[in-house]
Amino acid sequence: MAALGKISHVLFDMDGLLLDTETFYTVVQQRLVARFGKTFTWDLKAKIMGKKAIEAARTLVSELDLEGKITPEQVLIEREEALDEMFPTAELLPGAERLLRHLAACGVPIALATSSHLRHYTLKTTQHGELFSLFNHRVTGDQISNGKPAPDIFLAAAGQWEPAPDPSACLVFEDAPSGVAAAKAAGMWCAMVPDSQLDPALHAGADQVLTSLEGFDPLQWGLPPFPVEGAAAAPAANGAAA
Ligand SMILES: O=P(O)(O)OC[C@H](O)CO
Ligand SMILES: [Mg+2]
Repeated sequence: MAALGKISHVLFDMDGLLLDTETFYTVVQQRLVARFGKTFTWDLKAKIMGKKAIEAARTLVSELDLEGKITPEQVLIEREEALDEMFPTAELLPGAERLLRHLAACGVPIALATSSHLRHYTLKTTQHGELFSLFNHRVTGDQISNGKPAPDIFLAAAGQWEPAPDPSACLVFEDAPSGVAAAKAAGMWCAMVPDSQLDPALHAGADQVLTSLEGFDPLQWGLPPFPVEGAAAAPAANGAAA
């Protein structure tokens, strides 16, 4: 297949891309809005996923006409206890660990850019500290003013590398429409790994759409290929068996 772009730096979203945490938000918010006789649909989920917490809560309240019944701030308070219990159980999504370890082992610069604020990031990565330590740096939602779909978080993350790469040499992995829009607004390439329940019309804008990170081929982006399974290890410099 033809190369898609020549990438030197890779930026990762977290929720719904590396960690299976979007389901937690869905379950908790379904329960919360049901109290008001409302349904938390995938149509609504698509509008709020990937955004900073308060911006997501504002959209939820306005889209469901809940003004006067609950404020965005109360939404965050009410969902917090359940989320705090769920987050430390977060599991990696397929292909995430292999890709991160591969890029890190090859010396490809990698950074995390998540709309999650630092406290949630810490809870979600409870079981994955060593893997997430492979990132050169991370930017969390509380560190930027304008959340996705604004480009700020990806520009801030890329700006922490020295020298900072040109956006056209950066590849962003995202699961959310707001995240894809942010990556493209930053002038970067974007590979989207959407939930299968997301309306395919919302894949528009992504440069590549994958069903799972397992299907990612680094070569298409000029990145080092995965080692061939079962291939003999490279001989040691002195010719002895490794
Ligand atoms: O997908 P992330 O990592 O930017 O975080 C998103 C929010 O925390 C929830 O949609
Ligand atoms: Mg996400």
